[in-house]
Amino acid sequence: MQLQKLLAHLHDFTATGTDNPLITSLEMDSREVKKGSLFFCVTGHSVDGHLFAKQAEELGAAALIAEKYVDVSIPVIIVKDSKRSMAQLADIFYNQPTHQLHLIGVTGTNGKTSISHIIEQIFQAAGRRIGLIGTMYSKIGKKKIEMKNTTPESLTLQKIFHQMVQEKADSAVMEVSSHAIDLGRIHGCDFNIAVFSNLTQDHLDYHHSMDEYRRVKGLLFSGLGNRFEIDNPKFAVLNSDDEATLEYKKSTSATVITYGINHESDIMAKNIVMTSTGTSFELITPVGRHSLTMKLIGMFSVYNVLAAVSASLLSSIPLAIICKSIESIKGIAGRFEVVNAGQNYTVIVDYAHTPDSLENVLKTVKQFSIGKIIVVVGCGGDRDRTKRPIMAQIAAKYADMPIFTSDNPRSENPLHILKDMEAGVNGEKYVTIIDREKAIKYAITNANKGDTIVIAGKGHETYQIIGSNTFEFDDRLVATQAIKEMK
Ligand SMILES: CC(=O)N[C@H]1[C@@H](OP(=O)(O)OP(=O)(O)OC[C@H]2O[C@@H](n3ccc(=O)[nH]c3=O)[C@H](O)[C@@H]2O)O[C@H](CO)[C@@H](O)[C@@H]1O[C@H](C)C(=O)N[C@@H](C)C(=O)N[C@H](CCC(=O)O)C(=O)O
Ligand SMILES: Nc1ncnc2c1ncn2[C@@H]1O[C@H](COP(=O)(O)OP(=O)(O)OP(=O)(O)O)[C@@H](O)[C@H]1O
Ligand SMILES: N[C@H](CCC[C@H](N)C(=O)O)C(=O)O
Ligand SMILES: [Mg+2]
Repeated sequence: MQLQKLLAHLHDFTATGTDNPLITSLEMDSREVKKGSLFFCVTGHSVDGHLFAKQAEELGAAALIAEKYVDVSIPVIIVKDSKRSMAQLADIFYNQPTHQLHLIGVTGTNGKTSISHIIEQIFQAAGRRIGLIGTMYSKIGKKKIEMKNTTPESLTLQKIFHQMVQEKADSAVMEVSSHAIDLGRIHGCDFNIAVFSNLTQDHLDYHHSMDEYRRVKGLLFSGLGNRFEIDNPKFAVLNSDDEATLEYKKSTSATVITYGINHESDIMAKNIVMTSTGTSFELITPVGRHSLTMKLIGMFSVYNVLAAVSASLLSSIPLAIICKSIESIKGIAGRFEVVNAGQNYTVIVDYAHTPDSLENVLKTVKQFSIGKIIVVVGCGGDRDRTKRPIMAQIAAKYADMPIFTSDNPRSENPLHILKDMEAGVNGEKYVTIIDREKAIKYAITNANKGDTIVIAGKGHETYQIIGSNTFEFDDRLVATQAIKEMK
């Protein structure tokens, strides 16, 4: 695409000339620049992308988008906000891919990955071609692409949507993090359905208050568009058992569909029976009822299923297919994932890394555990500090043996993180073992027949970030190895 054709879509800019080079790719990382790239100089959190303008030019960039003067001899387009322009131009460059996809966005503190995967499986069962973007990877057909962020920058996002369109996908489901909304990563996405899971404490390092966090998440719903287009209807799927729903309902002009267990909703679960191997309930929808038995465990899984059912019904998938598909789901990697190496106690690896998710998982375990409960848990570094004592308190409340350890300490001193956690314990006994592998081994060594060990926080992650180094680390493999060694 020629530069001037792209610029016709920008409203507020100054260009250093009228050159019209051919733009062959859009890049925001100078290390990715090739001949013909349009390079966006982005002011980052750790470094100013304008510093790489010269490098981009040397690598063959055809033009630059920048927020201030940069000393290069290729055309420079000065804009107020590079990231905003990047989202606008990515949408155009990739031929507005989200207009060609039935797009479902899932937001909320916990459950985004789970809900997205349930939706993906339902769509696949219905014969739809659906792409997925989220914490674990982005997926087009069977091809998985590793991701750095839960919701990537607009450039990556639009590129992936474009690939989905090329691969003949008709739909896409994506996790929408609050960071992504706040940082403009989803500008340009034409959502058909926005799903809300829940809002509880997390990310207060970034949003500073729950009010602000709630407001930002709400922008996904208020941003669904103000026009009532008959051929492009918009739906907000809201959890009526979560307080934030009242606010989101008011702020959206989309059609609201609610789901819930305790409050009257469009989609409901009644007569819920939970066991340690699965859950059954009566699913009530405007198009019929169905008795469902699934392998997913815990009340939180019922909520996730209700959210997925709502989005799927709105996407014209028949209820019978939805129910059959949910019943066939074996589980979601790293979410209440049972590690079985032939031991006579239960080991669960779960991605609970917030107070609410940890409490949900431990409450669920407490319902079924016949022996003692052992929890191995840590808190991530460079993340919300205020959740640390709360998570420790929850672990101490529900577990007979809480073991505090490191999660991903990142740039923080792991000992300081553990001190923050320990401050939340009110007299209960606990053990602190800084090395996660040793902590898991300690749990395994102390487990007896009928006990349950929950290893929380890292779920599907196959790494541990200590300082600026990323080491291979997988809770599931470490636990399996430890169990084998014990035998
Ligand atoms: C705070 C934050 O969101 N940071 C994101 C941001 O990084 P940054 O601002 O630090 O970027 P930077 O390193 O300062 O670089 C600035 C610019 O210079 C460029 N650069 C840099 C070096 C170079 O040699 N050449 C070059 O061109 C970079 O490509 C970039 O354009 O832009 C990066 C590129 O897109 C993101 O990967 C990165 O996410 C980091 C990894 C992160 O941890 N983000 C978290 C807070 C986050 O976004 N989390 C949410 C999930 C939350 C949830 O669980 O709900 C998410 O959606 O992932
Ligand atoms: N609906 C829910 N309500 C509360 N907790 C949940 C819910 N669904 C899942 N959880 C818990 O939260 C953990 C993370 O779930 P999931 O990965 O689906 O959330 P997420 O919103 O994608 O998280 P992230 O913000 O890291 O992307 C699970 O391992 C489980 O412990
Ligand atoms: N998306 C979440 C994941 C946290 C996972 C946990 N293992 C940690 O590193 O804190 C975050 O970036 O806050
Ligand atoms: Mg996720």
